[in-house]
Amino acid sequence: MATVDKSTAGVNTRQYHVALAPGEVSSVALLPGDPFRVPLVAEFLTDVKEVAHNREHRTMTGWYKGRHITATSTGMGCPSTAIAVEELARVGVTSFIRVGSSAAVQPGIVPGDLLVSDGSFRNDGTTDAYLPKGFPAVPDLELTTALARHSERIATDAGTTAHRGISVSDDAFYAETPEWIEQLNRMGILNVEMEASALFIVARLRGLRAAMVCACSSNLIDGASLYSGVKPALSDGWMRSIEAALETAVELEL
Ligand SMILES: O=P(O)(O)O[C@H]1O[C@H](CO)[C@@H](O)[C@H]1O
Ligand SMILES: O=c1cc[nH]c(=O)[nH]1
Repeated sequence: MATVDKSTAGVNTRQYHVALAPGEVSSVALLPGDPFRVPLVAEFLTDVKEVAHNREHRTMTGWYKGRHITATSTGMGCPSTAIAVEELARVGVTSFIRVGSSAAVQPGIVPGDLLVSDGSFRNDGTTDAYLPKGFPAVPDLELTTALARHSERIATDAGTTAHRGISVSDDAFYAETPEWIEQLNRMGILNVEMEASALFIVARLRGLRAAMVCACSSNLIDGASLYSGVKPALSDGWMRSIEAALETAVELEL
């Protein structure tokens, strides 16, 4: 049998899902979930190019304060995020900063606040295919420290707040029951989103660096819902999260 070894197949060629080849990306990538948020990253950049758009993975590149920057959308959830990180690494990306949206599960956090992850509770299925559940999904600590500092400064300057703590990656947006939300709150989890576990686990396993800052879209404890007119606050939060990620890339020369 001529079994394909996916750990080496396609390395250094144009990638099957993200449709990128070596030489088309920088060493650092910002990762929003939504392809329509990639142009928000591009608003901060000069000499912008749309390099690829295949399925949910849209990629633009450009320059920010002398650093070459890539932005690629992951799509929603851990499966497509793991694919994006694996393929981006195969064409030369070594550092990843997710700029996401996320719901808070602690009181007092409002839409537009920034949420920096110190680690992800792996409530997803994808990362189980990589490592046993007991293995922690942790971001790169130097990257996270810088990202938290820039988030704090940028949020404060805008009259908002940056928070830091453990996030959870769920697989099933509409299966999050009130009981589950209460449990997360009692565990001291800061926020819920759907991609960080895959990002942190794949990055650790492949010797890459990763971190995450999200804009708060809603508060599932306080009842501030993303379905009831918080969109401008969320958009402002996305821009602040992107700026914090870009400043981190400049400071650490990623
Ligand atoms: O806005 P993004 O970055 O996609 O993040 C969040 O939004 C989606 C759910 O609405 C999930 O992908 C979740 O993680
Ligand atoms: O409830 C929510 C809100 C944003 N993102 C999530 O993953 N869940």
